[in-house]
Amino acid sequence: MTPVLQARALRVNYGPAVAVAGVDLSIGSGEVVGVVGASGSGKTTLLHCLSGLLTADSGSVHFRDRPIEDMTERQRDELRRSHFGFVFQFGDLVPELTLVENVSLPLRLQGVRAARARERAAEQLEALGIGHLGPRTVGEVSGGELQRAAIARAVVHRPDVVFADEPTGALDDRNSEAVFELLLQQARTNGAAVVLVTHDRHLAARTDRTVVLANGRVVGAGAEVEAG
Ligand SMILES: Nc1ncnc2c1ncn2[C@@H]1O[C@H](COP(=O)(O)OP(=O)(O)OP(=O)(O)O)[C@@H](O)[C@H]1O
Repeated sequence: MTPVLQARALRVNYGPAVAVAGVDLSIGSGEVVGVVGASGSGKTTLLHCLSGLLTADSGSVHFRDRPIEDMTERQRDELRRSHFGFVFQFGDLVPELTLVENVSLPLRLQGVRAARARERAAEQLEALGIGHLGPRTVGEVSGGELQRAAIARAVVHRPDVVFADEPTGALDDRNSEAVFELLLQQARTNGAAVVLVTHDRHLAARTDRTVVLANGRVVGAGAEVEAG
């Protein structure tokens, strides 16, 4: 099966510092991959390369059979909009908008009409147990509710890959667990692959596969994480 994402010999330098030092990584359709490693090991930089937010200094990233680095900025924007979803640590929703408006955005950017986009956004919020919060703005909900809305926004347009960077990092253990479960459930329902950057080894251990980074290199996978 063709992987949905494939990185080969990826390398990113920041001046003399090497953030990603030659990473090969293949992610299958619908596969949930945890990326763990110490602070500064290159997790976020790797995620940015895989999602086309950052172009590596060398190496390549293919989305299906298309090399991302050969795309124009416009094609990369289009790729992110149509095929990728993003969840960040603090949700990163637009503060002035309501939750339903925020979740409508990816659909609106794809040209879905406003009324239909709102309807689908409302259904997606409902699926995450926060349908009743649709009319509230970002400042009027709790951290856990905000992360649920962020997941709704990341999956509402049925992306092929959801990139999640510490999506539960700002939550307490119980909320963190619940939000993580929802992310997995939504991704699995939609057949999306997930690339999850996390410090939380318990969460990472529940992904299909874990990749351990140290100093910008892949140094292990799977069982070593649980043992570590
Ligand atoms: N914009 C930048 N300019 C210079 N150096 C950077 C920049 N972004 C990251 N780095 C460096 O690259 C290395 C990898 O950073 P990265 O953020 O990818 O690590 P991380 O594993 O995600 O860390 P954390 O868990 O603390 O978020 C670090 O040494 C960091 O200091």
